[in-house]
Amino acid sequence: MSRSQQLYQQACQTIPGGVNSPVRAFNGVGGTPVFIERADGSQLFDVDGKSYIDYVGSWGPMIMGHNHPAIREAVIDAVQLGLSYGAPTAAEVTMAETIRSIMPSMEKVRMVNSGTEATMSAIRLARGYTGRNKLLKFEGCYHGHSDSLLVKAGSGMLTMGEPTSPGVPADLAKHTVTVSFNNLAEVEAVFAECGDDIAAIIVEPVAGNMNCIPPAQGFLQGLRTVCDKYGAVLIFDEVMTGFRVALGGAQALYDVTPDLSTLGKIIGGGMPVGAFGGKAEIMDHIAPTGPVYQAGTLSGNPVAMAAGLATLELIQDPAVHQSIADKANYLMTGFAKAAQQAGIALATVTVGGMFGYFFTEAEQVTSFSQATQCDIERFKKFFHLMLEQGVYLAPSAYEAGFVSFAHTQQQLDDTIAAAAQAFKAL
Ligand SMILES: Cc1ncc(COP(=O)(O)O)c(C=O)c1O
Ligand SMILES: NCC(=O)CCC(=O)O
Repeated sequence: MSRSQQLYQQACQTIPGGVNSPVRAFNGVGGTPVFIERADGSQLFDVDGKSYIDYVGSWGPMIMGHNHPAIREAVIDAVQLGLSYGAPTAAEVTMAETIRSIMPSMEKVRMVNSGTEATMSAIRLARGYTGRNKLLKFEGCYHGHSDSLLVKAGSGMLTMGEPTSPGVPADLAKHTVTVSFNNLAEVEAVFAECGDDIAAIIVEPVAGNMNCIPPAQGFLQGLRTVCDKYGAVLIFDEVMTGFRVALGGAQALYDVTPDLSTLGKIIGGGMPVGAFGGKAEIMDHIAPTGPVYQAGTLSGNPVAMAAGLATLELIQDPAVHQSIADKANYLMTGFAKAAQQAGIALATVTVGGMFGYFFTEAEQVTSFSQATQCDIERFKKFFHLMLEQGVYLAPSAYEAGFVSFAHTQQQLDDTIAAAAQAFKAL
């Protein structure tokens, strides 16, 4: 038995499913997870001494690669000054100003500890601000695990067989209306029926929790128009896409301005951080300025702010986003060519430093139903063939992939060569 397998068995005795977050458990691909000892640049090193080229990047934060010296140094410097104060710091002001300078729609920003907290707080604010209860979300979009948003959710929920979690009271879930991503007509129909009761639309502007599905032409703008017409709050959940599909996120890439945005992953540089923000007029409804309560013992934690600020400083070099977009594109072009040569039907997509590949005859995947009709058995086999060859891809067909600034040309070529072998063996 490998050390990873031993640790997994041991973990299962005291940790549910052996993991602290379900998607790590390999339920979506079978087998047992690899336990990691350390990571550097674009590589993971497991407890058995094997290395992997990593395309998960801690599920998004590691845009500069693992263990980046500038981020590590910033964290070490911050640690010397104490771990947490429960009182405001200059770093939090710098963080809010930095976020606003990169994403001007975030006129005011509140820091939290995860993407889940960011979206949970944003929808509470939208409900408190509008005095309405209903939310509109899209099937297959994942916004973290708060009750109102675990309804027909993506990511790990899609591999569980039941996309709405038990434990979410039906009385609460009934306020979350779900419609099809990229289908504006469905959105308009729901609003025509009960638009005056809808507090907010929340959307992943590029869906990254049902594989990777870009917004159809005009879809995001259409959501903006509907929200304006009915006085609903438009929330872009940019936890994944923020600083990833472009420096300014999907709102910059597609030139659509939401009322509120949620952030996570990259703004923490690998530390547990999230944020929500947007129009000052709405944000001022949050306590202590306004009545909508939201709080956090460790929110704006100085060590986390240091990691996040160091990351945001590095990624403001335009070379970073050019590089990750080029690398993602090179990788997916290589996958597509290798698949074609092996006679395997594959659709690929990239948006900035985010990518997706689908085992399907379709040329493009634009909807949740198409994404879930792909050949999952083929994906599972492919995943393991790649893992054996030292390539660590997301262990589920319903996750986007990520490249970092640290990936080298050689690693991309090695990954494509491994994929070519895998496609031939499918
Ligand atoms: C779009 C999106 N929103 C929210 C979340 C939740 O973030 P976290 O896992 O940090 O709670 C995630 C990822 O998990 C995500 O991809
Ligand atoms: N795309 C899915 C995630 O980023 C979530 C990771 C997790 O829940 O562990």
